[in-house]
Amino acid sequence: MTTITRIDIQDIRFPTSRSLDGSDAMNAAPDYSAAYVILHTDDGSPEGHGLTFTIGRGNEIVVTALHSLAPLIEGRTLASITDNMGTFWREITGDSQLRWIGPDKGAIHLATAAIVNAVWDMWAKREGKPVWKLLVDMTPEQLVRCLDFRFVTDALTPEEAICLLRRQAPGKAAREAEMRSDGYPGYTTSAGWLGYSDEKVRSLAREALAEGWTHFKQKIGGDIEEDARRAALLREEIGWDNVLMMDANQVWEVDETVTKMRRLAEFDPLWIEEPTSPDDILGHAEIRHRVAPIGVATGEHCHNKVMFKQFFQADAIDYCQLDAARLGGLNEVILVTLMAAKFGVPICPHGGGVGLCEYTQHISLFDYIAVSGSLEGRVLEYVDHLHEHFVDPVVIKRGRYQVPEAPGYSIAMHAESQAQHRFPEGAAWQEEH
Ligand SMILES: C[C@H](O)[C@@H](O)[C@@H](O)[C@H](O)C(=O)O
Ligand SMILES: [Mg+2]
Repeated sequence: MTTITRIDIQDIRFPTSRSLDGSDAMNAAPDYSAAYVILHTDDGSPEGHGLTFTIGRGNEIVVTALHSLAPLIEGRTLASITDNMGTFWREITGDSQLRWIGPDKGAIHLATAAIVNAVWDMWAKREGKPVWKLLVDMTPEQLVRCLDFRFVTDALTPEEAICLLRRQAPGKAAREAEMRSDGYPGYTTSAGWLGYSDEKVRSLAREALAEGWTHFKQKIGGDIEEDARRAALLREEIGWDNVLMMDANQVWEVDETVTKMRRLAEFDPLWIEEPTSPDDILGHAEIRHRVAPIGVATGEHCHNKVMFKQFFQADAIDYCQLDAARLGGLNEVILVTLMAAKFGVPICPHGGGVGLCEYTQHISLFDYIAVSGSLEGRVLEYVDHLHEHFVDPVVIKRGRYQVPEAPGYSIAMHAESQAQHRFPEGAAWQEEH
């Protein structure tokens, strides 16, 4: 029987602020970072890898939280977890002294995600399947057993979840084959970071167009006329048949959003993402009502299933951008995916970070094959950074994610990359010190 003997916890950071990759109106100079864990076993069976994403300073706080969570996982057998994943999730989020500094939010929840995802990685490797396949091969009853419905049964009960999953069962094999041949549709954010010069935006947009991308996201939220000028520039490059999205990264007030999006409406954006505080559910509902037909998207800072429940109940969003490591790992992600399907909101998971695209491809495939059965309104974010550090990086062809086939959650980083980027001692950081 496999026992998890030890958790290895690392502070890994990439100096992306040097080139302003990932920059936006709220986050001027992020260093893409990972609080990274490896679960070791006693019997030579595969390790489990997991990470949670931060943007630099602050990673050390999540690392400390991981050390506090370690006793909840060390010494447990894999079977004691996988036999009842729902109970495991309740336990790892339920230690009362640690729960006090959440609950289910902030550094402790980010840390939870790294561990929970590492367990899924280990489980999938043990089964010899990529995580998406492990999920789609489960019966509805097995899947529901992985979930903790506490605080959301007014929106979705386990019985309803089973019905939703059963409804999609007949088309599963066909959709799986379709994904293997066509891939999953994506969009690129990489041309539109706020800190990039006009020339860089133009040349990256041209490159992306040549690679087959049809959906492009632009960072906005600075001076509004600057935003408009950049939107015009992007439209010049991508034309009007391709799709443009806009992301303000939380910088506006509710009324201000309405005024500003009226100014930017001439560029025909599909959505305005994170216009205001990520916690302002009713504010998003108000914005949605007033900026239609421009859609409202949010989720990368939505930290738990209860908040997503309320976004759905309040008809506050058109696109659910759940985050694989902001929510408390895959169990909570699955639950939000099911709620989104029930409320008819497409999921477009958040990818702007290190390793997030590696995770989210599994989630969107699972959603399409087993949960929603639909690609309508669904497009998966892609950022073209740091994939070379992963053992099984995402593969994109003509703007579509190719189905990952390697066992696990695709999140293991090369040992060499880990060593080089360990903060502060790794080689990548030496010139800074
Ligand atoms: C700081 C980060 O790069 C964000 O700008 C990024 O996650 C972004 O909001 C996105 O939607 O990808
Ligand atoms: Mg965003």
